[in-house]
Amino acid sequence: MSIDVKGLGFSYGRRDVLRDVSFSIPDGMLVNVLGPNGVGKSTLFRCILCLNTGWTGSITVNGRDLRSLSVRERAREIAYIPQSHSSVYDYNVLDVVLMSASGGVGMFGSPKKRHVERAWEALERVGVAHLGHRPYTRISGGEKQLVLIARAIAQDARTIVMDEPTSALDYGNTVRVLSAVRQLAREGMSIVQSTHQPDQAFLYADRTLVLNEGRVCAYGDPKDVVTKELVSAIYHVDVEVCSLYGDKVRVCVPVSELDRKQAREEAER
Ligand SMILES: Nc1ncnc2c1ncn2[C@@H]1O[C@H](COP(=O)(O)OP(=O)(O)OP(=O)(O)O)[C@@H](O)[C@H]1O
Repeated sequence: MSIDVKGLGFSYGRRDVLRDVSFSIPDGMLVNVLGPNGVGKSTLFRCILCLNTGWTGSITVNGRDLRSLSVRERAREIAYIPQSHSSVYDYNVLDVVLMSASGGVGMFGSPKKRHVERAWEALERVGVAHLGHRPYTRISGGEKQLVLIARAIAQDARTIVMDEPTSALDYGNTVRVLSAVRQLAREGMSIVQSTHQPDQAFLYADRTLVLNEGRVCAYGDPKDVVTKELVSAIYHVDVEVCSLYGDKVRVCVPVSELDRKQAREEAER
């Protein structure tokens, strides 16, 4: 089991954000986390990454109790990719990959030949090796996300946590990043990522976890979880979930827009 969360609770001061959250992510699985703004998705990730302390319950990562791991051991198990990432220093892309927390180099060490080879391999694997010598501050948002995925690969972590990894990306980069992530899960990594696009799960996720009011309100196969009833209820919009390509994929359509369009067309006739 890659991540096993049992009875997780967390509060900011007196404000309870997570209550009795329990779920397990098997190895090699890509899990999308859905939920309205402010429901606690980032807070959940920050607990799993030990960036938030003081949580109750238990979190096990690759069979090891999170509380028993050193920072370096944790980094070997889990890599984190934030929503967007900017660097104030003009490191080149290869250096950013080499700075992975557990790759044996760290911020101030000097990389050995095997570290450099591993970093190039990781950049190659996500299709951005051609950017290796470019300054990280001068590549696009989508390219940065791919470089951070390469860094997670070079870090040798078996699990990646991604907080809205495509929120700042255009359509093409969104597809490229999600495809790269999908491929990593096929190769055995476990990935948990939050998103505000419920229908992304149909193409890219093995499971969908839905948080609402600090609790897990659904978890399972995207086709069972991302339903018209659930999406309408948690986001307070009327949607239809439509099936395409012999149900190989489904899309969410806001029905109120369709009703308005129909009313406009009828008024114009
Ligand atoms: N450092 C903090 N101190 C106090 N409250 C916080 C802190 N960080 C987040 N919160 C509150 O905790 C709740 C959960 O926030 P969190 O960022 O986890 O939500 P989220 O589901 O990731 O939201 P979004 O989808 O908007 O990114 C929110 O009500 C937020 O205002």
